[in-house]
Amino acid sequence: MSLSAASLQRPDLVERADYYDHRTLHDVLDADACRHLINVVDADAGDRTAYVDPQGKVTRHADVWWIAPDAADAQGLIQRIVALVRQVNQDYYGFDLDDTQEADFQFTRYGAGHFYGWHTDIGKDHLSRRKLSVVVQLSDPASYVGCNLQFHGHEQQLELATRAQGSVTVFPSFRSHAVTKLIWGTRWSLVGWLEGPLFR
Ligand SMILES: O=C(O)CCC(=O)C(=O)O
Ligand SMILES: [Fe+2]
Repeated sequence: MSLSAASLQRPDLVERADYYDHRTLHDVLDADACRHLINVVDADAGDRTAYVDPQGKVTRHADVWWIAPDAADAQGLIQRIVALVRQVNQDYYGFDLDDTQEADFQFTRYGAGHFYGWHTDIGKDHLSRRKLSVVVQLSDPASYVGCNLQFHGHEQQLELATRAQGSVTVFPSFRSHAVTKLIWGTRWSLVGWLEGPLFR
């Protein structure tokens, strides 16, 4: 943290070097837990998502599943992850979060050619309350090529998220990010959002 000239008059106007960073939580789940989560999903019943922009360009292509509220042990694992992310929020971001929010998590499966173009997770309507995004890497990184989660730095430089199985990446939902095209294999991720009152 540093004090700018403005913050001499307004002590709340501190500057933060790490405010915009993504954070990595290593080894949150072991390989068995990751496989267990993938098996919760009915592999044939996912929604094919293809987002197309007004120019007709595909901006996202993957299969997604919302996690069923009755998937009890999966919900237990997710509660553990949410508790860790709340701690990260206390330690780094300090965003106002909704303490009573039900976990809002989605499985994504990327096959050959699937990707997710540059986007932010915050948006209008029900996306406007998103504060923190959470990505759990469920697949062994040796089981797929490509499909890297990456971020735009402040000056467009690229930063890569970890590919390690069972690790969790946390970032502010206003950060621009993308998933590069999957070249070979299959990648599963579990993506969630912690919400709160609108930024002010
Ligand atoms: O699959 C990922 O790594 C990230 C997906 C994503 O950005 C999203 O669902 O908003
Ligand atoms: Fe995203």
